[in-house]
Amino acid sequence: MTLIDYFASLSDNPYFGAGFGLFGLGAGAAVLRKCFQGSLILFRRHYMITLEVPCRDKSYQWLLQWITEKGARQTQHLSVETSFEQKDTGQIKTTYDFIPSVGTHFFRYGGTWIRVERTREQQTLDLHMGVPWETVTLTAFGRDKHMYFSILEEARQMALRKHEGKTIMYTAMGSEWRQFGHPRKRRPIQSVVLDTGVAERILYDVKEFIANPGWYSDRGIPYRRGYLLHGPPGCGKSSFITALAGELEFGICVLNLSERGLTDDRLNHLLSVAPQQSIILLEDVDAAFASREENAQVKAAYEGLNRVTFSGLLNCLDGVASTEARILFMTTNYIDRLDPALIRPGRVDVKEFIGYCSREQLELMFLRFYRGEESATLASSFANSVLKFKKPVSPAQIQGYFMFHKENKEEVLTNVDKIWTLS
Ligand SMILES: Nc1ncnc2c1ncn2[C@@H]1O[C@H](COP(=O)(O)OP(=O)(O)OP(=O)(O)O)[C@@H](O)[C@H]1O
Repeated sequence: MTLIDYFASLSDNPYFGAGFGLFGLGAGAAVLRKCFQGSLILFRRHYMITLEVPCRDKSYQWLLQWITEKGARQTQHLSVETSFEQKDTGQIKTTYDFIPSVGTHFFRYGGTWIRVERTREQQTLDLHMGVPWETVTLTAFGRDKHMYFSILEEARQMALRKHEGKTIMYTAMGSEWRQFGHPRKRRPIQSVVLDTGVAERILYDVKEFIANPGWYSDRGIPYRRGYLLHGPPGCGKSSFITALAGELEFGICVLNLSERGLTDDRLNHLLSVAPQQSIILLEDVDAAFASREENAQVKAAYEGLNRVTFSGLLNCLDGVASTEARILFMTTNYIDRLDPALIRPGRVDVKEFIGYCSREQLELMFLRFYRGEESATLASSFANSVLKFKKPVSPAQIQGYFMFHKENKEEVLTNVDKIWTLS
């Protein structure tokens, strides 16, 4: 505790006043005490700088972690935060992080002592999360607010480093996005084998979009881009989006449009507050509206259930909301069931069909799965044998079949007819 804090706490303390009373100073003491308190407040106002970070702020958790890591190592009051981490083997490891608990802590930063006060309101709840309202207040001598900028930036960088090589999934909770599960190990984009050129086209388009915000603002075009991946199940739509997010070092915000309680207003808000560097994913968009539009009765029933309306979704997609780059992906198995208004340019700028396996895909999947010198010739024989059946086959079916024969690649060529019976 610094000298000034010591005096400050004394001045807040009723016994301090009582002490004066004991020395017989009576009413004079009260006047003195007031003057002393007043000068301390003045001193604080002019020579101390305070930063208040409420729990709703994005920096809140980063800051607590940073304080633990960098500064308040000697602090005695800790609270635990349990998290899960995926190792390279895929195994999940549990880790325990200690963060400063409710109370007062001190640490030194760049030669300055900083007081950290973490407080929890007993009476106030964060209504969105249903948890007690908390605040962290940092107090330091001086007037240099740049010190706080660098602390916040260091805390952010440290949090980012922690998630290096990982993809964070977010889910909507109330009007906020919350991390869902543990950060997953990035899926390499080459591990999702799409037909020739498809992955490259999408990747090029997204990268170009991210690199050119100025192009959009110069022309007054909202800085957002919509993608629709459509095609049969098990062909890699979701896997590709996950791998793409990993490649771009983005997170993924998954929204289920059929969710009860997801109203037009909430959707609009969620789209505008999506975390920086994230892809918004609306999966199976056909399922949310197709049945609803079938007849007026069903439509009326759905609207009574507090769900997103079709016109609400269109407005949200058009909204000016975010100033950040907004990348939105939609997937569907049935593009013909989608209302043309939903997928018109401006709402969906790029449409890609992700279909059953082509010859190239069959060969490439074989080569990725079975390594070794003779694999090149076996890959082409495998593709020939599959195509002879003239039946559509999805990459998910091929993956399942390979898993079944993972130890013996020769057998893969003799049992090809089993591809369709295994799944
Ligand atoms: N093109 C692909 N390359 C590699 N693996 C794939 C590919 N397509 C699918 N898979 C594998 O099949 C499984 C299912 O794929 P995924 O969920 O991405 O398909 P989807 O097209 O999104 O299906 P749905 O339309 O049912 O959501 C995953 O385990 C994935 O690894």
